[in-house]
Amino acid sequence: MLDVQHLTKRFGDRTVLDDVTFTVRDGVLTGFVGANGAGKTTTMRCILGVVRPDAGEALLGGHPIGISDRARFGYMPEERGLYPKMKVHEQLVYFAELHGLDRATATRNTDALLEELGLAERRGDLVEALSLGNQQRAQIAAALVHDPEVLILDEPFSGLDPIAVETVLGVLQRYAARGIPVLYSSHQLDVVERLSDELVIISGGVVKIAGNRRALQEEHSRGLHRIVVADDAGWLRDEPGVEVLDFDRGTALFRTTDEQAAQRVLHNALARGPVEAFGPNLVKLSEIYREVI
Ligand SMILES: Nc1ncnc2c1ncn2[C@@H]1O[C@H](COP(=O)(O)OP(=O)(O)OP(=O)(O)O)[C@@H](O)[C@H]1O
Repeated sequence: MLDVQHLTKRFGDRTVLDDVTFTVRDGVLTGFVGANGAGKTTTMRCILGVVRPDAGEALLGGHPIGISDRARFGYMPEERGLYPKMKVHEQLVYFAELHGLDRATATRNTDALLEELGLAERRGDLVEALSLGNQQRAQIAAALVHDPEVLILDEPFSGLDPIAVETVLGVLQRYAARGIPVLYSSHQLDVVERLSDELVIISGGVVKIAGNRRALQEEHSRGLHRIVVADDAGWLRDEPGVEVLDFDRGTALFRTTDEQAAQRVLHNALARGPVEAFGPNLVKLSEIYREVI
């Protein structure tokens, strides 16, 4: 488990991290979300020891993180760090060996990752000859090739097409399933919504929300329902105890804190004709995000 505790960082007289605290649990992909300049990269650099915080610390398994711990981290930095003039396979084996793996294990890990990430046919290419998306995949492979015990990934999905997002997503889920903490930053809220059980939203260096995504969505969705009827649902506006939030002919989004009122809506809808869908509606992460930042 990775515990980020009370990190504060100032550059000059600007506070860019203010008491940043959250937990990345073992086996869980935790999405780190925030606008440009919110403080995601600085937080990650503090965890990695690349930037020294003015206050606070990161703990691994309850202990301060030392140099030997950091050697077991997999880190994908914002400034991508592959050698452009080195071949993909050679480079990954080299990185794995730098982390102490023997040649056979380094080669085995490299082969498996290139296969998983769809780069096997590019193994002999120079990094600079790869498309940007493939360079990104190779960068992800570089963060994983030494079997890290913690993963910190700065924008691993940026610049990837939808198929590549799925591929990388599968690989990261498999790594998390080994029981390691995985923290990744992303601007793509739809990806975070699909991928992450846990998330942290940061704005202006302050953590606005940290916790379970589903619980968060449920909490923000209280009383939100969606109904789809064959005919026009305009009558819903006159239902007592119901606030219609969005309405498009037969489809309506409404809020009510009274479950009986919701059941009355269903009853009345059925009396008018077929009901195609009815039930509680979870707010999207993007709506929560807009609300809290
Ligand atoms: N070395 C530095 N010196 C001065 N200011 C810095 C330094 N590093 C980061 N900052 C500032 O700290 C703030 C947070 O930056 P950071 O890169 O952590 O944000 P971010 O959330 O990762 O943004 P992005 O999504 O754009 O990568 C920004 O205002 C940035 O300009």
